[in-house]
Amino acid sequence: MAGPVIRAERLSLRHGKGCALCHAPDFVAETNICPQCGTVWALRDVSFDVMPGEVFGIVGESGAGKSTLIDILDFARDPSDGAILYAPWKEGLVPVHDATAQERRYLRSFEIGVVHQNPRRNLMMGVSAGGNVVERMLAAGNRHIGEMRGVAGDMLDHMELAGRMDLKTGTLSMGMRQRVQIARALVNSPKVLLLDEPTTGLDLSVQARTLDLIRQVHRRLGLAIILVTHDWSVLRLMARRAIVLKAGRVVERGTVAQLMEDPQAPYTQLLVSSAL
Ligand SMILES: Nc1ncnc2c1ncn2[C@@H]1O[C@H](COP(=O)(O)OP(=O)(O)OP(=O)(O)O)[C@@H](O)[C@H]1O
Repeated sequence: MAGPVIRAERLSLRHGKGCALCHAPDFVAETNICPQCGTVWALRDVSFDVMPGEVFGIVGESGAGKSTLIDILDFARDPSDGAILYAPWKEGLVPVHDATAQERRYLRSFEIGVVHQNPRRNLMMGVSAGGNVVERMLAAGNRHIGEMRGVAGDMLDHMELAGRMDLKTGTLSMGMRQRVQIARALVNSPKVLLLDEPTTGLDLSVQARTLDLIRQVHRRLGLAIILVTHDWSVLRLMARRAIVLKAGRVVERGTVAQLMEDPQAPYTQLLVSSAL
């Protein structure tokens, strides 16, 4: 079997310098805040592999570090320690911190697409749905307007947004905005899609339809998806393997079936039982 498409290797991100106590390798705390120096460890020693074509889940409650992790995977911020290694970029797994600014731009434009919980992070509300999709193609160096409009139209059709191409994004419903984000994220055929709570806050029927569209995309394109969620029903529907994050640390990892049916860590047991 081919090797991983992404590897997160002992990723940590701290807000603050830390001190001798919290830098110690065996430091454990109930929260992500060092009791001595007040440094917040948004992530601590997080490691995982994502295989090509797999949907990999990251589950945790608010504040667990999920968005921080997505921002690191999307190169919006660098980890304090540890490394992200990507395979699509060159032969084999290569640490991203070795990449030049130009290579990072390439990775962000072509290899990785991201869908944020808040569409405003990715979309310009005063610009049309099609314009938001075309803008990503422009950023990737495409200059043929007619061709880009055609591709954007096809992407929006796939996302059940036919006829909405020229409407301002700000006039669309939340569910539609999420689908514009997905079209935008996919338009340059990335090998990895990062989904940060893509259906949180949507009505249940809209949520189900959006997840269904993501599943269709996954089947059609076979790309790897990293799905961040706090919702076990979404996780069960979409992902095969997952990690459970608590206060920035991985407390358990396994198949979603095992995590839900036979959770080992007390924290996972609590999360699963409260979701039932
Ligand atoms: N600038 C900052 N300074 C100090 N602590 C921060 C800062 N930014 C984030 N944090 C803390 O880092 C931790 C992880 O934040 P993060 O936003 O990644 O969590 P999350 O799991 O995505 O939660 P949510 O779903 O609520 O956004 C939280 O405890 C948060 O309070």
